[in-house]
Amino acid sequence: MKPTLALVAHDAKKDAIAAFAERNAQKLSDFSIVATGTTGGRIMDACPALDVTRVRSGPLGGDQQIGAMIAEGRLNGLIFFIDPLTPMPHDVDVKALLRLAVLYDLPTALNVSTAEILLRSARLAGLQSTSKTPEVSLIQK
Ligand SMILES: O=C(CO)COP(=O)(O)O
Repeated sequence: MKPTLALVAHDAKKDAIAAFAERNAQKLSDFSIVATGTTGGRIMDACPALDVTRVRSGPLGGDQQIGAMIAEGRLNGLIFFIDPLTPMPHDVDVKALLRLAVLYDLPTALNVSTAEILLRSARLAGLQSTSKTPEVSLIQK
């Protein structure tokens, strides 16, 4: 089974993630990709051969769906091109998604240069274990 990588981008970063996907289409074909609605549409347009599953658009719950996948141990990595200059109606969802990525020690990239590094890491390719279960005391509460 292929490792699963989530791709998400805010509107100001959609061109950047489409270009990232096009540039790395070969490498991305090693992954099952899950993406928020609009981001996924842009990636599918840019790279029709990729295996992309779309969840809801971010502001309509997509960030939370990706967060749930992290909590369930179903993601191997997250690439999320955030827009640091624009207020978002779903800011709390963005924050919750990033919180879970940190909590579960999920390999995560928030900008293009880190995403390029992450995509080439042995850890992301599933050669080493990925996200860690958080402290037992956290789970039992
Ligand atoms: O808003 C997003 C992430 O917070 C992304 O959602 P879309 O890919 O649907 O635009």
